Amino acid sequence: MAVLELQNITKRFGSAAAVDDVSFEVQRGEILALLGPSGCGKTTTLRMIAGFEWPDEGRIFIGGDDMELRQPYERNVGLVFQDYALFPHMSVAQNIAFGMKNRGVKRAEIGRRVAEALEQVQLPGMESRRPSALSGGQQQRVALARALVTRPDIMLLDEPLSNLDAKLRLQLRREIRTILGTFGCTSIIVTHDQEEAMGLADRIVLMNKGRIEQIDTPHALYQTPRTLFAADFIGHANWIGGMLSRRGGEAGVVKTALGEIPVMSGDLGDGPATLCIRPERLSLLDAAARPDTALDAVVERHDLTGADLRIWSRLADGTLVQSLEKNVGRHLPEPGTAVRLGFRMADCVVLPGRRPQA
Ligand SMILES: Nc1ncnc2c1ncn2[C@@H]1O[C@H](COP(=O)(O)OP(=O)(O)OP(=O)(O)O)[C@@H](O)[C@H]1O
Repeated sequence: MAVLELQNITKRFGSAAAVDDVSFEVQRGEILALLGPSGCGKTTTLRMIAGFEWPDEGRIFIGGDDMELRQPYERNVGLVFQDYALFPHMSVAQNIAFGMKNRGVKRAEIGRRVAEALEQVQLPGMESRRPSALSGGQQQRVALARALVTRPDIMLLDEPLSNLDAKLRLQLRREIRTILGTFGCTSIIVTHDQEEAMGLADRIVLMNKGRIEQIDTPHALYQTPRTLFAADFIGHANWIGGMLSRRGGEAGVVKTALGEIPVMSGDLGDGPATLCIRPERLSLLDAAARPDTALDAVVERHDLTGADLRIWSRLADGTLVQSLEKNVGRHLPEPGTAVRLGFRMADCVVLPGRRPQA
C-alpha cells in the first residue's frame, strides 16, 4: 500500500495555480524527489503534505488516512529544512530528544534512541555539543536524526543540502541515502538540483509550472524523457527539429533540413517533432562504424573535462551539437575538420513539438 497518496491536488495563490492537479503515490521505504525549476510548486506541494498549506482541491492520504482535517502536529511526518532549524540553546542530544518528548516517548527509550541515532548519523560522542560548535554537514545530520527518531510515517526534506559547499553536498548526499535506507524511511526530498535528485531518489517527480511533466526512475527520466521540458531539464541534449511521418508499426521518419532521419516513433502521430540525442550517444565515426544515421558536420572546438572530451561540431543546417568521447588518447580532428557523426535509432528519442531556439 502507498504510504502517501496525493489525488488531484490544486493550490492557488490569488488566481495563479502554484500546484495544478498533481497526483502521485509514494510506496513504503521509497525515496521520492520533487524536482523542477524555481517556482514550479515543489515547496508548496511539500508544505501541503506537512499540513502548513491547505489544498484548494484534491485530497492527501497518509497511511490510508485522509489528512483533510488534520493539523500539522496530528500528522506523523518528520521535517528537515535547508537551514537545519536546530535549537541553538540545546545540546545535540536535547535537540534529537525534543520531538520524542513531545510525543510522550518514555525517558529510557529516548536515551536509547538518541544514542542509536547518533551512531547512525555518525556523530557519536557529540551529544553534549551545542549546534554552533558543529559544521554545517554535522548540523544537518543532527536535524536528520531529530526527525528520524520520532519514527515518522514519512520524512519531508526541503533542499536539505543547499547550504553546504559542493564537496560536502556530495558526501552528505551519499550519507543521507544510506541513513534513510538504514531507517527504511519513506521520504520526499525537494530539490532543484537534478544531480541531487538522480543520486538520492528511487523515483523523481519532475514538475514544471505547477504540473507534473513526468514521474519515473532517474534512469528512465534520462533515457526516455517524454517531453521536451524533461529532456532539456535533465542532462545535456542535442536537438534536431523536423516533421514526423509514420511508416507503419513503430517505424517513422523525421524530415529535417539535414534530410530524412529514420526513427522509432513510438505512439506519436504525424506532425512537428524534435529528435533528442544525448552527447554520449553521438559519436565521431571511424571507417568501420555502421550507424543507423550519420550526419555531416565540421568540428568547432574540444573541451577536455578530464576523463571525457566534449566535441562541439556544426551541422550543415547551422545547428551546434556536442558529442562526448572518452579521453583514451585517440587522435581527434582539429577544429575546421569535416567529420561524420553517427547515432543509432534506438539511442535517439522523438518528442512531440518543436523546441524554441535557445
Ligand atoms: N504564500 C504565498 N503567497 C503567494 N504566492 C506564493 C506563496 N507561496 C508560493 N507562492 C508562489 O507559488 C509558486 C510556487 O512556489 P514554490 O515555493 O512552491 O516553488 P518551488 O518550486 O518550491 O520554488 P523554489 O525552488 O524557488 O523554492 C511561485 O510562483 C511562488 O511565487
